[in-house]
Amino acid sequence: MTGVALEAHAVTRRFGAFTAVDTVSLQVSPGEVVGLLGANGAGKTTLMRMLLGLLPASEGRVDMLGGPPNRERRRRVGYVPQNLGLYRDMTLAENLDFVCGTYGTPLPAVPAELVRYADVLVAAMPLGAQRQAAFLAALSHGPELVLLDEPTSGVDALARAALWDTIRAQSDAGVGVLVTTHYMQEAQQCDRLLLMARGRLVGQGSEADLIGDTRALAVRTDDWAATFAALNAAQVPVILDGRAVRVADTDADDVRRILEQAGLAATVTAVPATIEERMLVLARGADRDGARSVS
Ligand SMILES: Nc1ncnc2c1ncn2[C@@H]1O[C@H](COP(=O)(O)OP(=O)(O)OP(=O)(O)O)[C@@H](O)[C@H]1O
Repeated sequence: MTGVALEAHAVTRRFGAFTAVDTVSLQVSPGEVVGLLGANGAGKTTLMRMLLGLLPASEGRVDMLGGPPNRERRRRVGYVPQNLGLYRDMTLAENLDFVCGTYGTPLPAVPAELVRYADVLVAAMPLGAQRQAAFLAALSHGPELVLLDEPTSGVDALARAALWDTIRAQSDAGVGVLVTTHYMQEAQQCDRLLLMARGRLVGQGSEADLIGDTRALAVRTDDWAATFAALNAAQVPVILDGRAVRVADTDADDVRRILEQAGLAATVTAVPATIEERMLVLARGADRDGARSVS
């Protein structure tokens, strides 16, 4: 298809006085993989459900495959929800039968890695295989648009790479893909990124666009736990990556002073910032701006 596959115009969703999604506009074009990044609770799932028409928007409008999202248009969409959307008390083969029966499409070829699970209850399959099965079911009817809600959550690196191969194959075939994740490393797999914090879209573009001139510091220390605690207590945007302590968007002298006052020895070095650090800076900005204030 040509044009825009999915478009949201200033969509907002309130639950009572709480604003879960706040005036978000976005577009997904055919053949494009758009990553929707955000911490837990940022509003990604709520937004995705509104985009699909599964949850009414409080305000704003969605165009999906050329019109408002309805049952007819949803038939042309592949959706993998966070809970995978498979019947856990049915086997893989039964799930595929059911989905293909519903869409009136032929059964898909089951990839070699999944064949052994054909007669296994979904609940008894390993999580990586469950996720792969959910992809197979969601893509079996040849959708024009695919929405994936944290599709690689909880799977190992190998299974994650295989799932991303499947996502890329879809976009190569001209399908527009919107994928949510809170794994910042997955940002590199996307053509374009949208960053959400506290219900708002706080940035968009390529990974390099988003990182922009954000600065970061690597803090080398023998006592990573105390170092992290001291910086966190000083309300510095600090990240613990394994045992590596990193700080975003802060002056090196300020970090040195905080650690000196806490009696901690450390070396502080400027390093290129990561998307996760940029995300942290933007999320703190959204906090300061009072996003999600009661309407
Ligand atoms: N039905 C509901 N009623 C009230 N609050 C809700 C409802 N659904 C979601 N929320 C709230 O809206 C906010 C956004 O939730 P949402 O699930 O969209 O976030 P998310 O970014 O998808 O997070 P996660 O990565 O944990 O799935 C959260 O604070 C959540 O508690």
